[in-house]
Amino acid sequence: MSVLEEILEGVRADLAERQERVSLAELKERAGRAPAPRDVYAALGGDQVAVIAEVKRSSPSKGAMAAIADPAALAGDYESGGAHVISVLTERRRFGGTLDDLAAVRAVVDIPVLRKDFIVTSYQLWEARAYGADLALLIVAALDQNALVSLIERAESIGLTPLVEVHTEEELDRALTAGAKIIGINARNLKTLEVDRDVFAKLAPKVPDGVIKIAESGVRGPHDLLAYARAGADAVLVGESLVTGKDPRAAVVDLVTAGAHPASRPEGQ
Ligand SMILES: O=P(O)(O)OC[C@@H](O)[C@@H](O)c1c[nH]c2ccccc12
Repeated sequence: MSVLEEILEGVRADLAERQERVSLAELKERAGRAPAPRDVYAALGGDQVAVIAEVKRSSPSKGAMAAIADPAALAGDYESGGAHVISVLTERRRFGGTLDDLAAVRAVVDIPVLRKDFIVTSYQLWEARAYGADLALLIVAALDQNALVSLIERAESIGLTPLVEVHTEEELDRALTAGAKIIGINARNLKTLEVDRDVFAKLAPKVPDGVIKIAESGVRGPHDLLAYARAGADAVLVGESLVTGKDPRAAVVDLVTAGAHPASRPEGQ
């Protein structure tokens, strides 16, 4: 079994347990009371390279990274450092996240918030909206084409912007065929957990104009942001280097500063 399949098995078990506790009707009612969705395209579509800063406690590749007792405080630091979007991992078993983290972050920041999880059913989209998310991650490798198309449509119909994640050219073709307008190119292969930062530069030229391109994973600092920027990234998604550093807010400031004028930076700095 690949790592992704193992993760999905756990996700489905946790999901079945939540579905027993909370009815879809209850979730829809909570979604109706959630704050209106933020304008994601305004946050990601500017001239700068946008920074998506992630609340991430652990991962299958690195194990425990940071305790993050107060996810809202961390997200507040990211926002005050200039982050454009906050990503909140809500997967419990491997990443140590919860939906309560999402709600806590939503309550303190004004910028858009992404629910980062392994979404396989529309129930999870309703959860995302009910807990205040503006975006939801859809991982092409975890979905067959029919499910991908219907989850994109459902997300949009309930006010969530889908961020569609790919790692190969075939997955990119599937994402574009399904109508994705925001593509995340993950340097990490979720089946093996290997990171290959060159994947972004290989796939980005195949993404049509008008589709937002996000470089995900492996950003250690401004140097990596600038390399992704030169390869065409509209945004970078950063977790580990922020949560394991001494000063997450200062690390975000450095990334945002580099992303503000990426073209004026000489190669390699
Ligand atoms: O911690 P990193 O290397 O900066 O990566 C962040 C983000 O890209 C990564 O958490 C991620 C990308 N796609 C995912 C899908 C599921 C879980 C996690 C992820």
